[in-house]
Amino acid sequence: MLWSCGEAFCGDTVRDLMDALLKVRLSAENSSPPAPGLELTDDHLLMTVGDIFGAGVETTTTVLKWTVLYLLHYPEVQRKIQEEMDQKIGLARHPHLSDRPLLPYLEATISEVLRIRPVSPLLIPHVSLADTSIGEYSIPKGARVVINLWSVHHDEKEWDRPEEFNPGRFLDERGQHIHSPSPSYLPFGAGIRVCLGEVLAKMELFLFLAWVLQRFTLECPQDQPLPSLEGKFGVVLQVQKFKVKARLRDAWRAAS
Ligand code: HEM
Repeated sequence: MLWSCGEAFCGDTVRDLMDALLKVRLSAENSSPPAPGLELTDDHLLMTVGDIFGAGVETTTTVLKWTVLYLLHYPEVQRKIQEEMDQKIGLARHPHLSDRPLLPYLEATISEVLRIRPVSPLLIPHVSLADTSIGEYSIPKGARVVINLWSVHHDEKEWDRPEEFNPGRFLDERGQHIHSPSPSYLPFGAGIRVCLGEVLAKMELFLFLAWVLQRFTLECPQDQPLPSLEGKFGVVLQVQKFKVKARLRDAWRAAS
């Protein structure tokens, strides 16, 4: 893959992440005086692309599955998203990223899914680099620190009825999307090791859901019970397998 990308990359047009990395490598090689320590080896390139796939695919697809599952359980939430889309975007054009401010209820739904079913309920283990403290707890250098994000996102002191799926908690009194109504909301972690893909992931989630819900209503197949909302603990908090029926919306059929 690296070889064929290297062949195809001419140094002018950056089409994707691999091109961007190859461009940095080319400019480091051509810099005068040479920039020692800034070279990107083939290993660097391959590991970076591997990291992006590893950290970016399973996480985002899992959030999409949780969202679909919650929409099956809460059809009124799905209806509200579709009403908002019909009013603000209509059926004559596709949703764009620039429509995000127009669809606060969809944004709030994504935020609520990330709260109630955090992809990484224990984040990623961290190690303290120096003696330090968190609140009243002292943390010695070298200690392994595991953040219980599940408990942070389900803390009754911070969230009203935390077990309830309620996108409305991410809306202000004017119906605008609140990015973080409580400091106890860290679906992408925080600090120096915060998720590098947060912005990209939010764009992907928005576009995927907006496109699907503009055309389809998601339903539980008639012969199936409502699937379980309990997760399976793995690399990420996984959804148990379930079936979904995507029914073309009458409004979409009539408009096309
Ligand atoms: C909804 C989707 C995603 C969620 C919920 C998510 C969540 C997280 C979390 C919780 C962490 C650990 C933060 C910590 O330990 O403090 C993390 C790290 C990371 N994420 Fe994501 N992530 C998502 C999508 C992505 C995407 C799309 C990419 C890349 C394209 C990505 C790249 C990374 C990387 C590289 C790290 C490690 C950062 C570091 O250790 O410095 N993530 N993510």
